[in-house]
Amino acid sequence: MAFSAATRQENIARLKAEHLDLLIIGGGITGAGVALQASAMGIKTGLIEMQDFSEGTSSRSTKLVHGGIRYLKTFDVEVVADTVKERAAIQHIAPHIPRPDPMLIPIYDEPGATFTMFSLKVAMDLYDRLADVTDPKYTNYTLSRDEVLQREPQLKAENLVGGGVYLDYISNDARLVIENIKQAQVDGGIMTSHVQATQLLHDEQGNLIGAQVKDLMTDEEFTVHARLVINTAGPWSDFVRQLDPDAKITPQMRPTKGVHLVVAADRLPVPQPTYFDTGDQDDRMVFVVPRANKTYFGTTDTDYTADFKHPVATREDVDYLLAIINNRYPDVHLTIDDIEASWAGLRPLIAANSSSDYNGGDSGKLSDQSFAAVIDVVNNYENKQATRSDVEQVLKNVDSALSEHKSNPSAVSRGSDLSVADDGLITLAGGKITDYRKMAAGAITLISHLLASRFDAHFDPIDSKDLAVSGGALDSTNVDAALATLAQQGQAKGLPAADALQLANLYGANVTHVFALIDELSAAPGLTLAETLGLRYALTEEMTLTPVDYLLRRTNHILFQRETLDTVKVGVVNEMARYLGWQPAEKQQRLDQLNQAIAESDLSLLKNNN
Ligand SMILES: Cc1cc2nc3c(=O)[nH]c(=O)nc-3n(C[C@H](O)[C@H](O)[C@H](O)COP(=O)(O)OP(=O)(O)OC[C@H]3O[C@@H](n4cnc5c(N)ncnc54)[C@H](O)[C@@H]3O)c2cc1C
Ligand SMILES: O=P(O)(O)OC[C@H](O)CO
Repeated sequence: MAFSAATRQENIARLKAEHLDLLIIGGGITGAGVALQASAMGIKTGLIEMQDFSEGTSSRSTKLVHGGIRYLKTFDVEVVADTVKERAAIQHIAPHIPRPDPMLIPIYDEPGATFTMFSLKVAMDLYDRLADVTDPKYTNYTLSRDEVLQREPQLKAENLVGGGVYLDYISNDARLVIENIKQAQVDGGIMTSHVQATQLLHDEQGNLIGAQVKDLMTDEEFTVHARLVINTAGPWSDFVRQLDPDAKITPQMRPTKGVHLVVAADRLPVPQPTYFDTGDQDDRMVFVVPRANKTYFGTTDTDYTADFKHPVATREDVDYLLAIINNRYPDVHLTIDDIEASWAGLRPLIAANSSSDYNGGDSGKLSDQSFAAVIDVVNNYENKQATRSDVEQVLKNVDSALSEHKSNPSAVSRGSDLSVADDGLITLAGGKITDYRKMAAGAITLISHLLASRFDAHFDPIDSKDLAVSGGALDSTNVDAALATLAQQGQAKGLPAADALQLANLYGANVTHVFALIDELSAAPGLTLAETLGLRYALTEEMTLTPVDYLLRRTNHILFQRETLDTVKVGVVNEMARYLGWQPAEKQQRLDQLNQAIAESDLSLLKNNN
C-alpha cells in the first residue's frame, strides 16, 4: 500500500474533509500504538505528527526493549512488572524488531551500588518469574569475578565481585514506530507527518470537537473535526494540554535529557550488552551495547528546558560518559575524537510520579485522597479535634509525595499516566517504548467507553497482543529462520546474500515488496542495488520526505555506518532529488540539513572546539 509524499497530501485532504472518531496528536511510539489499535477496531482515526514519525523521543532511546531492572531499586515494581512482560508481547507482534540479547551486569563492591550479588540474583529471579522466562537458553545466572573478566577482560577488576546475566532485547525504536504507523494506515487510519496541532477547538458547551492544525510544509492552517482527541505528545504533553487557552493546567512533565555515544567496536569491544553503575554514586547506570561493528553507550539523565525539538550532546554530556567508560574500562582511553555518532533524547517523565495509572498504581501527583486528607486535618484542627503536629504530619506526607524525587531525575518513575481533562482531552504521557502496547490498550479501553457512552458508537475490541505491526507477519518463535528464508528470495533475484539478509532483517515480511522492486530498478548512481531498493521503498511506502528521515530513522546509517556515510549520502540526495523532482535550491537545502544532522551526530561541532 502506498505511503508516500503523495499519500501525505491525500491524507491531509481527508483530514480536512472527514469527521473523525479519534484524532491523535503525536506520532511517536505512544501515538503510533494507539493508532494501530484504534484503526484495527474500525475507529475512524487520524494521527498528526509535527515532525517526522518518531523524530521526537522515539528514535532517541537506548534502543532496548527491556524491563528496567534498575527500577527495582526505587521499588517501581509496577513499571518493571509491566515492561518485563511486554518484551515478549512486542517480540510477538513485531518479530523482526526486538531481538533477544542477554544483558551482563558486572557487580562492584562500591558505596551506593545498585545491586549486591545477592540482590542482583533476587532481581533477576523476579525478572524471569514476572516475564515467565523458562527457556534455559535465556534464564538468568550469576558469574564469578573471574568469569566476568573472562568475558570482558578490559573491565576494571578492582572491587569487581562477580556479575549476572539475564534476558533483555535490543531493538530499533524508530523502526518500531514506522511499522505501527504503516499498519494503522493499511487498516484505515489517516497518518500524516509535518502537521502540527496549534489550537484545541470546543463547542458552545466547552466540549472538545477537534483541533486547528498547520501543514508545516505549506504553512496552511485547517481544522480537523473529531469526536475525541488524545494527546500523545510525549515530552510536549503539557504544551498540547496548554493549546486550550482557557485550560488552567498544572504542568506534569519533567523531561530529562539522555545522551548516547557511538564508537567503533574495536575501540570498546564488548561481547554482549553490558549494564553497570556509573561509579559516581549518582544512582545512574550506563548501558554499553554492541551493534554491527560499533559499540554505543549511554545515558545521561539531566533536567532539560531548552529546545525540545533539538536536544544535542554537550561537551559536559560527552565528558561525563567518557569518564565513566574510561573508569570501567581503564585500558581503552576513549576521547571525543573516537566518537563517530551520538544522539540525545528527552524522557517524557511525569514529575514526582511514584507509579502509573495504567497499571493501577497511584500517579504520584497529589491524589484525591491526599488532597482530602489536607482538608480534613485542617477542619479537624479548627474544631480542636486535631493538633498542630497532626497537620504538619499530613503536610509532610503531601510534600514528600510531590517532591520525593525532585532532586534526582533517575529516581523519578518511568511509569505512564492516562487522564481526561474537563473538556474531554485525553492525555497519555510518560511510560517507555517497551510498554507502549499496554499503554495504548489502556487508552483504547477508555476511548471505546467514551465513544459508546457519549456518541453511542460501538466498536468490537481486538486483542492487541495478537495484532502484528507492518512487516510483522512472521513466525515469532523462529524469526532468524523466517528471515533467512525471505532473504533467499532476494538472492534468487541476484542480490548478494549479505545485502538480502540485511534487508530482510530491517523490513521483516515487507522485504518481499522491496525485492519486487528489483524488476523495475537498477542501482542508482553512487548506491548499491540494495541501497537503491531500500530508498525507493522508503519513498513509496514509508512516507520518507528528506534524506535525514531515511539515513537517521528509516535506516540507522548516520548512527552505525559513519564510515560509508560520506559516499552514500551523495547518492541518496541525488536519487531523492531526481525521484521527487526537487529544484536545485530545495536539493541544496536538503543537503545542508543532512550535513547539519551529521555534524551534530559525529560531534564535529564540539571536536573543532576541542
Ligand atoms: C535517553 C533515553 C533512553 C531511553 N531508552 C529506552 C529504552 O531503551 N527502552 C524503552 O522502552 N524506553 C526507553 N526510553 C523511553 C522512551 O524512549 C520513551 O518513553 C518513548 O519514546 C516516548 O514516546 P512518546 O511517543 O510518548 O513520545 P515522543 O516519541 O516524543 O512522541 C511525541 C511526538 O509528539 C509530537 N508533537 C508534539 N507536539 C505536537 C503538536 N502540537 N502537534 C503534532 N505533533 C506534536 C512530537 O514531534 C513527537 O514526535 C528512553 C528515553 C530516553 C530519552
Ligand atoms: O530512564 P533510564 O534512566 O532508565 O534510562 C533509559 C535507559 O537507557 C533505557 O530504558
